[in-house]
Amino acid sequence: MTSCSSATKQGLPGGPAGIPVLGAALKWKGPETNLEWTKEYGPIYSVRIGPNQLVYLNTIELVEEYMEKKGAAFLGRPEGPAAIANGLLFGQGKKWRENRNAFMRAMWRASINEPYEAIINNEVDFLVSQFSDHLGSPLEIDTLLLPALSSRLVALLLGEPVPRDGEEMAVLLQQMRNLEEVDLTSKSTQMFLKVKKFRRPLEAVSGRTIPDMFKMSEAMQGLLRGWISRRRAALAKNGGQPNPNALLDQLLTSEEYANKSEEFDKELMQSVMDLFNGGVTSSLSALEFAFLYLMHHPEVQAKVKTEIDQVVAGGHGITWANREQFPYTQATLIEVLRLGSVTPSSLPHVTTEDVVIDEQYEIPQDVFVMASIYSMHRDSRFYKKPELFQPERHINAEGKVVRPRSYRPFGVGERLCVGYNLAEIELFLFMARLVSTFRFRAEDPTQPPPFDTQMRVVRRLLPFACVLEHWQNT
Ligand code: HEM
Repeated sequence: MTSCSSATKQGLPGGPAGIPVLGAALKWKGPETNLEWTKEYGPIYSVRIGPNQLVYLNTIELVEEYMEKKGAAFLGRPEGPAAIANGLLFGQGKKWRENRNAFMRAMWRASINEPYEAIINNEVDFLVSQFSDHLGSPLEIDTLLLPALSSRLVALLLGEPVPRDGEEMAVLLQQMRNLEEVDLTSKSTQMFLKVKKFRRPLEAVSGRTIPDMFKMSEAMQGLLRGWISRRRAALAKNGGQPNPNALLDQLLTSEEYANKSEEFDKELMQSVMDLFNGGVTSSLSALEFAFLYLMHHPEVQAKVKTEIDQVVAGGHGITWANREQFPYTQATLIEVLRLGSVTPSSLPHVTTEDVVIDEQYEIPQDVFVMASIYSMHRDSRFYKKPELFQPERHINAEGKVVRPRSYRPFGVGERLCVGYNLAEIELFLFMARLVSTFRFRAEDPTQPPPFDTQMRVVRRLLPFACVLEHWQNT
């Protein structure tokens, strides 16, 4: 048991009351509700949502002390939806750790690799040409960003892109679009995941479509089997020498997966599926927030553009290595990830043993513990007027970028996002290049689209359109 106690212990912390079966589910309208509960109940509360008892840690102090410093007791996860093996997102124990070690090493190598930037730049070049076809008229940019973000992950895995108009991309995009519809917080989805045959009746009762995640997983497995055997054949042809630009080669030759049983192929497949599940809509959502904030704040957009132009006219030649020359652009992204909070409660961590928090609250094993990123990102002790979009708050007196202590867009502790490094690089390159090329504005500049959101796999803005213009025409 992880503990430290002298005060009287009192079981789970208090929190919002609920009703039988549903708990407080009907009161929860999104992460805004968690913020209200934080204001009402303080740094820690517990709440039952359906069958699950959730404990929310709402301050960076509690998160650091328990989920980070004493993190081992909080490393569990709930069962993964339609999982074929442990994988990365929902695995736990020894297999998860092996998967994670292999992926962290391979991803780290990829992130310091110039070819990854080349992959991103290739996607951005294509986006620029596509955006240019829509100048002056309203465009829902997510329709073009989703293929770009899917394609960059395939190129990272295989060391080269697959044809954008080929069958493989068509299958992948279909699955990524289906995934966009998945709402893991919905009760019907959770029931369907427990009992497959309930899907149709649940759809009839709820009046909502429930994406068939089992079918999606099968389609992804088909694709991945093909890619894994393609890279195995290439490896055999090269005398076992991995292509340094192909993440799959790095993984297939790693001690965790090389010469292992079929079980490990399943682990590899689930983990790669998790890269797509965890790494496409999250980055997409972050970029959508970025462009919507810039539409609301044309003065910020102009400042980013000016900063870039002063170093590299037209945005060509921006690299992650020279990011220090673009502090305002970096600060803008930090502010986007802070307020956007695309994963507002991170992913659930589950206690692997009984723990005591704050010397008084007893949390039994198998309880969901949530890091309340949304509340932490709006903590007025760390952010003056937290609701305001102010990139300059992340630049210190010396003009250097500072990441606030209460800032955890990529999660907490040892379960920190596997792709955070890649995500930071690509968000920076996508935003910098696109803003240096186009001005993003609302159709009616006096009334930009609202920040209305919905919870899907991550927090998403409702679809919105923007108008793109070349700067010289504005
Ligand atoms: C803006 C972009 C992204 C955000 C905000 C984000 C956020 C997160 C968060 C909050 C977690 C949970 C951490 C925790 O449990 O405390 C997570 C986990 C994960 N993310 Fe990301 N992520 C992003 C991009 C990516 C990308 C690009 C990839 C891969 C290509 C990725 C792959 C994963 C995986 C595999 C996990 C599971 C880690 C584990 O449980 O061990 N993510 N991410």
